[in-house]
Amino acid sequence: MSDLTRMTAASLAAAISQGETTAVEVTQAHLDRIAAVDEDVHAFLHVSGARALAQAASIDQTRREGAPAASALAGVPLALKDILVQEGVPTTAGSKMLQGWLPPYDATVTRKLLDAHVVILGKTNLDEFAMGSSTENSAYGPTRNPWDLTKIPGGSGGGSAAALAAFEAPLAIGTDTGGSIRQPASVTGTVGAKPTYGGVSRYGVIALASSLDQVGPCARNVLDTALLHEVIGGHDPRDSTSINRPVPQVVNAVKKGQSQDLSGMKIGVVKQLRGAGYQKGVIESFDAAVETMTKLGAEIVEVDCPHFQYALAAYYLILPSECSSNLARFDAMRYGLRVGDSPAASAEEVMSLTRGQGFGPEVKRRIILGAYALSAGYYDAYYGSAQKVRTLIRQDFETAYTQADVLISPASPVTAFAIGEKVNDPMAMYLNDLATIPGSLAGIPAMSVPSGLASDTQLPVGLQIMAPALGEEVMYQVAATFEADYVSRHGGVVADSAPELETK
Ligand SMILES: NC(=O)C[C@H](N)C(=O)O
Repeated sequence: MSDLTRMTAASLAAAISQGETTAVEVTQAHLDRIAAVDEDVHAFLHVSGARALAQAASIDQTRREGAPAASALAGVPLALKDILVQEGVPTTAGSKMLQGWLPPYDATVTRKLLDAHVVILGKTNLDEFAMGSSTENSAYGPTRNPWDLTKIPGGSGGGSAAALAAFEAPLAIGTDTGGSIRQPASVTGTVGAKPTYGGVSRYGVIALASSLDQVGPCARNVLDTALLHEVIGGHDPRDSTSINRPVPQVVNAVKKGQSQDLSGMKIGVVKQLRGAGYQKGVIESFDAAVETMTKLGAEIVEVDCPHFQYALAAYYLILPSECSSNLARFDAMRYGLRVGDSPAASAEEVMSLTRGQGFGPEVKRRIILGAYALSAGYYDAYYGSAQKVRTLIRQDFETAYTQADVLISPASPVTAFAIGEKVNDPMAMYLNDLATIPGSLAGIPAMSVPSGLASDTQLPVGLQIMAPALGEEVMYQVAATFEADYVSRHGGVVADSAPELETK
């Protein structure tokens, strides 16, 4: 068997079901890889070695007994972002606040993965409570980009993206509020999809901003992402925002896309997502992607979305408002950290000491901003106005989709930047989500698929593909077509050309 950590999830599942390898062998190979490289990459906050091997052994046993595979990904390992709970496995959300906490239940997505016999290797690093674009806001230290260990892997889901790019796992789960799946995918040369808002259950996901948060699949290629999408998608009675409709048939859509034909498809280039603030190498790669789409038969149209320029401002009122409310539950009374507890201390003192020490600076910044935006007398001016802008952005998308089947833009305005470069400049950090936030505010599905390496930095660039709400199938079809063309020219996906890491 070739190196198991270099194989796709689909080919691993096939090899396991045909008896060419076992879930235990595959899991062990990935645990070995983690042991060899994760000291440098630091994608994982917790590796569940024994648990993963026990799960793999029971999957192999089921297969030996002749039972059909539980899913198209049975026996394949996965890295789980440490903001989804798994019963009995430490879950921190990248915060000191939850250090040592063992959740008493599984998130619905965790449960679906386990039921599908996907092997959960461990929990991946993230910016604290998913606030950030570089994973440097983690209370447990940054993750490093496998393409260049001096660079950030994006955020907040930098751990999941880096685990894929470092061949520590073929599949990963992310969450995306303003870009946390797409931007890390973009800067690590991997694939990440944010489903339509409500497409995947959020039960058991630690909430950041409830009107925006969405769980999604990540992998090194489009087919693996689609296979994972179908495993985790679907209605959940435990999440009242989840959509009660069949899971989109994204695997079939990928198969359609492999024909490398986009004739009849109209692809919209968003005028506002391609100008100032975008790195030269990113724009070049994007323009080449547009040419590729034309070559593949698509008709390119330029679409105008005038309100996108206000998206970042609206997001940074809506998100802090919602997170100041959601994070009120970390009050030292229920779970996690508790500082200054003594018979003489009042509940308010314990609460304030705990929140003062438990939250990092970015989390505090957003809670303060949100509490202010929601306060009496300011609510209409700030939160209310932001909600109105949100409606205008949604209307821009609606108009654009009367002219095009999908919209495209760069997923991230820049390639991976140096660790430390933007930590003291929150505005510079927020600008990383310039291209991803409009889709988040509108609740539409959007994904990042690698478009190659930037000519100026030789680092990965991601192409964002956005579809109308519930339009995952056309989104995946276009992504698969684009990827198939890349593979036909380069002999593999972008992640395959990541540099070798030094192993311990
Ligand atoms: N959570 C996210 O989607 C990340 C985004 N960069 C933020 O800081 O809000």
